[in-house]
Amino acid sequence: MRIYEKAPAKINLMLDVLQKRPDGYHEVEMIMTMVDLADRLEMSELPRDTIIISSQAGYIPLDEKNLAFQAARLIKDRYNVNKGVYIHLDKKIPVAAGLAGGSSDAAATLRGLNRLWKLDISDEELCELGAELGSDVPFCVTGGTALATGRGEVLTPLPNPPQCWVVLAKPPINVSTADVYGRIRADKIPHHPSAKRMEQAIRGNSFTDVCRELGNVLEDVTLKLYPEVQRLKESMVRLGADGVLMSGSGPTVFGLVSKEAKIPRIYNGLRGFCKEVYAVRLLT
Ligand SMILES: C[C@](O)(CO)[C@H](O)COP(=O)(O)OP(=O)(O)OC[C@H]1O[C@@H](n2ccc(N)nc2=O)[C@H](O)[C@@H]1O
Ligand SMILES: Nc1ncnc2c1ncn2[C@@H]1O[C@H](COP(=O)(O)OP(=O)(O)OP(=O)(O)O)[C@@H](O)[C@H]1O
Repeated sequence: MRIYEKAPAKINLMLDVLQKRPDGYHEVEMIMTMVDLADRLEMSELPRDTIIISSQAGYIPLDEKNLAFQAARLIKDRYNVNKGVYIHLDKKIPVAAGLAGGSSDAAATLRGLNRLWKLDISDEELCELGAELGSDVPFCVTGGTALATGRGEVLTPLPNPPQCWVVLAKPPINVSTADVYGRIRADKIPHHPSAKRMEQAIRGNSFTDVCRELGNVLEDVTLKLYPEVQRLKESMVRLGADGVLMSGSGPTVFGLVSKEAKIPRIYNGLRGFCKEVYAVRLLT
C-alpha cells in the first residue's frame, strides 16, 4: 500500500514573544496560516522493520536527524508498530527558511502513517505527538489558520484570511531559530504586535487591516544580525507589495499582494538579486 501526503509551508502573520519560560522556551502569541507551496511525501510499507528516507534534495539529512524519520520512529514506538516504512520526500519548501518545512514533513508523516497503519489516532493525539517533535508541528498537523500560544503548540482555529497572493523570497543565509530566540529580551521589546487586532482583521475579512497588523518581534533580532533581510523587506515594499513581513525566525520575507497584475514586477524585481523567489496563493 502507498500513501501520499502534502506538507505545505506556513507563514506567521504575527508573532509576539511574551516571556522566557523556566524550560528555556518562550511563551509566544502567533497567528499562522498555510501557503500553497508544499513538499510531497510518498509513504509505502517495507517488509523489514526499518525506516528509510529518501529525497531528491541533496541538502537535508536522511538519517535520524530528519524530522520525518523522527515522526515515523515516534509513532512506531508509541503504538508498538513492528512494520517498516519507506518515505520519499519531494522537497519544494526551501530549507531552514522560517517556513516550517521540516515541521510540516513531520506532521505529514504522522498523518500519513496513521492512515497507512490504520492506527485511528485522533487529531488531538497527533498534535500531542507532534509537540514532542517541535513547537510548529502541531499547527502543521491541523493546518488552516490558527492562533498559537504556549510555546506554539496550543492552537485556537481561526477563519482563513482574505485570499491574496504571497510572494516569498529567501536570501541565501542560514538562520538558527534557537539562536534568534536566545538573543531576544522579552522585557525589552519596543513594539508588540497585537494578536487580537490581527484576529479581528481576519474575522472582518479585511485585506487592508491584515496588512496593517502584520508584525514579528523576531525581526528585531534577525534584521540586526542580517541587514540583507531588512533590504529585502524594503525592496518588496518598493516593488509594490501591500504588506511585508519576515516569517518565523527568518530569513524568508513574504509580501501579501491583492492584485495579480502586480506579481510579475515584484517577482522579477526580486529575482534580480535573490535566487529563491516564489509567488503562491494562500491555502484557503
Ligand atoms: C519561529 C517559529 O518557527 C515560528 O512559527 C517557531 O516559534 C519555532 O518553531 P520550531 O522551529 O518548531 O521550534 P523548536 O524546534 O520547538 O525549537 C527550536 C528552538 O527554538 C527555541 N524556541 C522555540 C519555540 C519557542 N516558543 N520558544 C523558543 O525559545 C528553543 O531554543 C528551541 O530549542
Ligand atoms: N524533512 C526535513 N526538511 C527540511 N529540513 C529538515 C528536515 N528534517 C530535518 N531538517 C533539518 O532541520 C533544519 C531546519 O529546517 P526547516 O526547513 O525545518 O527550517 P525552518 O523552515 O526554519 O523551520 P521553522 O520555521 O519551524 O523554524 C535544517 O537544518 C535541516 O537540515
